[in-house]
Amino acid sequence: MSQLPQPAVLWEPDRERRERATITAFTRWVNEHRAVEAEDYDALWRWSVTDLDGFWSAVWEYFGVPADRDYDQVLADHAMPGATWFPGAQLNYARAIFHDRDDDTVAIRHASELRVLGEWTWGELKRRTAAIAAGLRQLGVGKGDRVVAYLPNLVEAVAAFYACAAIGAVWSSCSPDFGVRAVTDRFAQIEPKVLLAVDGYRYGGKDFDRRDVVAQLREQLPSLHHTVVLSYLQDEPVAGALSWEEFEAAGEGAPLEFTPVESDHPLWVLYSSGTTGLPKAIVHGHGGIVLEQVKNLNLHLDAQESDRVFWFTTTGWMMWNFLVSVLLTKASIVLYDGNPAHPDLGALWDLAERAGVTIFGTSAGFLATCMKADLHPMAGRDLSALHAIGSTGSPLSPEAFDWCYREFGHGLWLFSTSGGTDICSCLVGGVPTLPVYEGEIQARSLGMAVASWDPEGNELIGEVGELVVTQPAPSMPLYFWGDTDGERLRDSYFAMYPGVWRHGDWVKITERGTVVIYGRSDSTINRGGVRMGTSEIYRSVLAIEEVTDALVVDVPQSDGGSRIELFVVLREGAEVDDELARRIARGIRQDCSPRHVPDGIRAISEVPRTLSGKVLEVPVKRILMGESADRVASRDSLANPHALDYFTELAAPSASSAS
Ligand SMILES: CC(=O)CC(=O)O
Repeated sequence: MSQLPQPAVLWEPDRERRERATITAFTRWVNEHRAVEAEDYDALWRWSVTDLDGFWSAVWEYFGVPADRDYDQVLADHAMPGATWFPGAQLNYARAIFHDRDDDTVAIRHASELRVLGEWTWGELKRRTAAIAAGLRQLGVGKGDRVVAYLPNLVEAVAAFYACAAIGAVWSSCSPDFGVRAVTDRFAQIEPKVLLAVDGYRYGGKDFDRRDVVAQLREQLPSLHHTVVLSYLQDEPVAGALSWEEFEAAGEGAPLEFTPVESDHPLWVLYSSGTTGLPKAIVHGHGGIVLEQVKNLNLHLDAQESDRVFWFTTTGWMMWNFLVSVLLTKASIVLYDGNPAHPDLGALWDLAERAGVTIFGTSAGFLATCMKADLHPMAGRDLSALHAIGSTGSPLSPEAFDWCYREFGHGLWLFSTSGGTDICSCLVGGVPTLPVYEGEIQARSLGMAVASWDPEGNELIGEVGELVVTQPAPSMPLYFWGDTDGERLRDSYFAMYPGVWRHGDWVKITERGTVVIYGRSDSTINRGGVRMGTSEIYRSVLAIEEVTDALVVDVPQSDGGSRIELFVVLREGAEVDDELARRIARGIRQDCSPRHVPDGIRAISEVPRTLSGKVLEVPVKRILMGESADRVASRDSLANPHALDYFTELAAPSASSAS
């Protein structure tokens, strides 16, 4: 066990901060109402992952989750996969969102590159959600039907999602910067009945007309009965599609009704890409998401009535689902659609000032960019309402922690958090009553039995190992859409340690209970939280005539960021010149997303493969991170072991400093 010096404490909640945290009141309540004596967070966490029934029933009861019928049991089956949560319950996510609201209070503040800051009260949100729900019903959408959205992070998208949930339909969204193939690879799997789309958007001051993409989606999604298009960029109708105005007008004046559904009725489908095959279509249920988000957003984010919570996200990242779930608490939310660095890096900080943001969420990459640009967000802005900054998407470097505290002072609660699409929440993250140590995540989340394991399944403290979850949690996937025998789900999380969830991150749990994440232990390319499988990138790159084979890796850098390195095998006579590099980048931008354009492209003579033909992505990534080839791969199992030599040379200090 390593005994490294303790990192600096950057924030320590004072007595007043601890007293006003919801987790403090919750802890007192469970001490009184459950057989537990939790004197500190560590004791509370240990109880929460040992007495699952006690903990999750406490969350349900303490936060008064509204239900049409109570559950018969908290957890009927503890086995993973297959755990069954809250059987017997009848509830609805949207009912929990709209429960006990004051029509005149602001629910959502929103802005974009095309729209100035506006706000919707709860009354407005309810009216628009009801109209969309009625509009969907009129289009023949009912319980279990899929509605897909190719929409930016606009207030209409939020209302449309709540409307879908209210009628028991299943929601799924992609951000409009995704190309046709990335979208059809996702949406076609779930055979949607209705597509809600945008005609275009503005990003970085440039207009992107998406009408041709929408037309192609309509062609390539044969299950679609209707398409509704929101005129957001231009004011022209789209042939053959219903306009958003007509669609909402058809349902105008309808009451907002909630279809009671079982706890495991699908709420949404999120996507996560692996190395082979189509992106995994991850299905989460109403009950599991309501309970997990009520816990996470009240106890960890500590979202309270006076809070205005902003998180920079698109509709293609699970942080959107997280953000819209903040309305399960008493706080309001702030949306933004556009380039966070346009017209300059002050854009989001300006929004924070104008919208009175109190909790500002972003990616570690954005904070690192602000730091590198030597930005001073407080200069010339009144950010006095801001009391917390949240960071996710990738590990936040110690330098970025220091930058935040230098810029915002030691009154700020800065928390880094990590989890992801698979559970649509945080496995580890912020706790408002614990100190913040430089470069570290504060703790494991309540109800998440997170540990670091070695390959033999021994628990590690103070050492890097595989991040595992040893007990079921309510927001784990119900199943993957189309994975009828559950094989892909078992393969994705339970192949390494049967019966135990292996998340695919490298993690260290310290002696103090804090957490450090060291990046993906698999080869998924994660950019600002948006995961793209290497297979998707290969499909794009291999469509280029000169490219015969390829390997792509996302290599963590010492500053907390990462570089996407693409290696291509080329036809004889071809070379990676500017023109080819541009074509490759354009292809990836269109087929996948602009975020996944490589930082470097190099020609290689052979892609290293196992005897069964699998590309050696993780070993190559580890070599580029400085490990020796012999440690990361057994040469006997490789078809062409010599192909690793190139990467060893590239990783040598002289080579990398030259590149
Ligand atoms: C909470 C998260 O884990 C976000 C992400 O990295 O995708």
